Amino acid sequence: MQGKIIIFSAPSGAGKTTIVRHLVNVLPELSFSISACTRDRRGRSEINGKDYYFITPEEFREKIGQDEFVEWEEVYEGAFYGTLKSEIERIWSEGKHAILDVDVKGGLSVKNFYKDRALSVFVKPPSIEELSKRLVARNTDSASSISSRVFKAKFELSFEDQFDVVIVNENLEEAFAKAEKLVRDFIYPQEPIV
Ligand SMILES: Nc1ncnc2c1ncn2[C@@H]1O[C@H](COP(=O)(O)OP(=O)(O)OP(=O)(O)O)[C@@H](O)[C@H]1O
Ligand SMILES: Nc1nc2c(ncn2[C@@H]2O[C@H](COP(=O)(O)O)[C@@H](O)[C@H]2O)c(=O)[nH]1
Repeated sequence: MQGKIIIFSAPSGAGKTTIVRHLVNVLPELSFSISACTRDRRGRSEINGKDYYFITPEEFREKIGQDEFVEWEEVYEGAFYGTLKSEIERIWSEGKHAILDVDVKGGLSVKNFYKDRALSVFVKPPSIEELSKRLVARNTDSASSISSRVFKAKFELSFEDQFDVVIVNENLEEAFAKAEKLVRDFIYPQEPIV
């Protein structure tokens, strides 16, 4: 089996993590690609080696120097995130396809790196107002962090055309169904009937 990559990118709050978690639960062929990141762990709700590999900025710089990343970004001021080549290799060596939850620039870089072996999906919120409401309701970020995420979202929305597919996440059940179909069609392509 040739391992593939499924990339989910979106402005913060659009719902990509919710969709990716659902896909990992319903499709055992998929394995979540755990990114390296330099931000602090959110209390007990996050586990090192499950949600992220939490590393220091020095360790992150060392990995950049040793060319260990497919891509990396300073997603928010002072917070670095990166997709590790070793993580993708680990998933493929286990006979699974890698599913990624990365920011918009990172998603485009991963697609460019793996080309046809990758499917890039842009998750779009129904509106900026709804995105903002979701971030407030999620209750994980400060007011200033929410306003910088919403500000950045307006810019990120201009990249949707560069992705293979766009899913508008208005009704969550519909978004789950569309995402499931897209992923199944990508990992099990139909042979053309001759
Ligand atoms: N269709 C939806 N309708 C209403 N709420 C939703 C919908 N989809 C996701 N949510 C909620 O919106 C919030 C943001 O979703 P999620 O954390 O998945 O976003 P995200 O794009 O991964 O954000 P980040 O990049 O910050 O991790 C969560 O509280 C989630 O439960
Ligand atoms: N470019 C990358 N972006 C990544 C990666 N891993 C996660 N992310 C994105 O960062 C933000 C913030 O996440 P949070 O957990 O701090 O709320 C989110 O948009 C993720 O998609 C990565 O390896 N590269």
